[in-house]
Amino acid sequence: MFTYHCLNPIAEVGLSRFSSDYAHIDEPEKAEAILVRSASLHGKEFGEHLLSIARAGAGVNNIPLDECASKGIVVFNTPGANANGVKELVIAGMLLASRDIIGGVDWVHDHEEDGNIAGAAEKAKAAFAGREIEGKKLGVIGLGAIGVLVANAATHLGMDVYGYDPYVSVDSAWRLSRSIHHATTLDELYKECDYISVHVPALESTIGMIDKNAISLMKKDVVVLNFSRDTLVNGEDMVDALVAGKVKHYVTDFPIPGIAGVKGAIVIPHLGASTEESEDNCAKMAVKQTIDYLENGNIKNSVNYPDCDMGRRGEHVRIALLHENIPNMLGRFTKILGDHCINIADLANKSKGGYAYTLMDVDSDISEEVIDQLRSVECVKKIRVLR
Ligand SMILES: NC(=O)c1ccc[n+]([C@@H]2O[C@H](COP(=O)([O-])OP(=O)(O)OC[C@H]3O[C@@H](n4cnc5c(N)ncnc54)[C@H](O)[C@@H]3O)[C@@H](O)[C@H]2O)c1
Ligand SMILES: O=C(O)CC[C@@H](O)C(=O)O
Repeated sequence: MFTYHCLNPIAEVGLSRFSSDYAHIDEPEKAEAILVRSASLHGKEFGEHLLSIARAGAGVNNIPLDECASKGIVVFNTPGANANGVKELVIAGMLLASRDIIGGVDWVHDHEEDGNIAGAAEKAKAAFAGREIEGKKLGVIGLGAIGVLVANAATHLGMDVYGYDPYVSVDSAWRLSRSIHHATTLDELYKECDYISVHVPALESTIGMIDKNAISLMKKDVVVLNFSRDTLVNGEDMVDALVAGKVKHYVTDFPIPGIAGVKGAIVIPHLGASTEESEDNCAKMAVKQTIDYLENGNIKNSVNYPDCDMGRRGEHVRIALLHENIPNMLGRFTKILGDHCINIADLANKSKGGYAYTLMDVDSDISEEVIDQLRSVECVKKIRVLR
């Protein structure tokens, strides 16, 4: 029996994949698996039984990844599972920033009792006129799951699209429309584009990237869209740029104090992934990865340990070791098993940054003494024996 706890509501279509071998428990500190969306885990205590945290979503800045890795807790996310939901809201954001749909709808709401509302609307509507996005230049920063979809969709709407991503994956490059211009510097993208949409994770290197210096390079009346994380944009600098009329609209999915009331700000309450489809996709992927890790020791889409897949466990006893990525770990593990005449039937050893993972299928069961010896190898973070 495995135990899990959900720190945020997770779609039932995902949770229903847990068999009767799994029990939902109310105490996170006793769970072996945690499922989470945006709840912050920084500064929280982790229970001694915790094996994995699955983020039903893309951004993992709410989870202390290094601390988890050092405690042998594998953190997963669900790449691409909510990308279409975000893409659609970004397109909506561009349209809201181009046509004064919000102002117009508010006007109608305010005049709903007016018996002559149709005639009054014809006189009032000039105040809500806008511009079209066709033919305008869009700069997309970050060409991952979301950025590629936004860039491609914008080309279909007739926009001239510039993409910037020095770390673009081969998969993303294959999916990107050939008509998208490759911006080799951010400065080029800032200077050229009428709309700029940011789709990068919140990292030390990206936090605050849209600041007064970046904004100073942008065109007057630029529209900046941020559906990634609040911290990517310097809030004070953006407010100054809106007040000064340099930025026409700042469309963001992240309310921060003092921005919603500023003229030109269009602030949405983090709705990018709030669609039935995205929530279902994320929940299904998060639960599937959790089950495969708990039952088979396989790791897929981890952000702090390497991916590693030896298939279903079958008849063998499987030993799973999370450890630091340093020389001779494998040599030490295999020596311990050899000294106890335990034959290794299959083995995988993968690394990612400072951490590594070793999976071994062995032909006979192993004793507590052998488990203790493996556990006490220096730099082993966690050992599991799957029988
Ligand atoms: N609003 C929402 O509800 C919502 C939903 C999903 C994701 N997000 C946010 O959007 C971000 C992107 O999501 P995704 O699914 O596209 O992630 P992704 O990992 O598929 O793509 C991120 C891309 O950013 C690129 N990148 C990293 N650093 C960069 C830099 N300095 N300059 C340019 N590119 C850089 C990477 O190479 C990668 O291609 C997430 O990290 C998350 O913070 C928000
Ligand atoms: O779970 C959500 O609603 C938001 C998720 C989103 O911010 C993400 O990074 O995937």
